[in-house]
Amino acid sequence: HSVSVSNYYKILNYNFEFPLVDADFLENLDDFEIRDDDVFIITYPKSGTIWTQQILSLIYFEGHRNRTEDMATLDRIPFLEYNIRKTDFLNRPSPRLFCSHLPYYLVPKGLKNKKAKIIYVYRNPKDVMTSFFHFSNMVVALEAANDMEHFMKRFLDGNVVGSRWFDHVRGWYEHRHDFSILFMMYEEMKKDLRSSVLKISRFLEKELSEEDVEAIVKQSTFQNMKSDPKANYDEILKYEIGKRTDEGHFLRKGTVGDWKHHLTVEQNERFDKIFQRNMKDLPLKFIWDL
Ligand SMILES: Nc1ncnc2c1ncn2[C@@H]1O[C@H](COP(=O)(O)OS(=O)(=O)O)[C@@H](OP(=O)(O)O)[C@H]1O
Repeated sequence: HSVSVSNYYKILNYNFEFPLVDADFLENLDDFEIRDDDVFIITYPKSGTIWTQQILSLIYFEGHRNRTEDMATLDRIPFLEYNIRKTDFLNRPSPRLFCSHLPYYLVPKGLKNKKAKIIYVYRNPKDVMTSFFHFSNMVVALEAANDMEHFMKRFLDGNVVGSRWFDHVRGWYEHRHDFSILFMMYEEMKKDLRSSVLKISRFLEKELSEEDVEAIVKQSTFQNMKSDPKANYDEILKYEIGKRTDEGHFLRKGTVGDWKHHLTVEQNERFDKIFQRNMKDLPLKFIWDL
């Protein structure tokens, strides 16, 4: 009963989201000119991208912090490889903020000047998989997930947009010295949003007043983002990305440990074995539950 069409576009050994890619642009990504003050948020899908976009947007734009400028986060921080809004990257004022799901070996080589900054956000892969499972059933352009068993197989084999989670995280971690990069963990952000905002702003060398920090934290909680149409992508999802039904949101649950409600004991054990095999020598820490 599972239809085995892959709704992703494999190019450069990486699975891109099919309707959103511009093959010519991707072929020339290597040479995409990087400015010293560019900032990139890089993630594997479903790991906290939109959340970090909101935080960065609030850090950089006073008009966002004090709600005087009404602009969608995606316009302030577009995806590099999925230019949904056809932003003119070359004529954007500096500092340019981008986000991306690219693996380390596909990002523009100018990022290796170590002046432009990268914030890499990672999340425990059981929650990533759970979030991705729901997202796949909601978004028209993605292959529907059927049940978790099917999806888990595809996820672990890397037959999803973003390819293998293990390769993405490992690749970025092992090549961290080639870049100016800060690793942020979704679960730590969840545990202590304020400290996370401070850590990010220090890394970006952005001075913030106590009031600024307060405003940023307040406007980047799950609850606040969920009810803020500029922050939650609901309209972009509906009109530009496309949903299968009216149900569902980009901001679905925003919790740590939701995988417990979706994996059987046996699936969890199988997952753990594969996780161990792929990640045991990596010093990155993970939090599976809060
Ligand atoms: N503020 C805040 N706090 C906590 N969690 C948040 C927040 N904003 C987004 N999210 C959760 O992040 C998940 C979506 O991940 P991404 O934004 O990386 O998705 S995407 O790759 O850009 O499609 C998705 O996770 P799930 O709820 O588990 O599905 C979102 O709910």
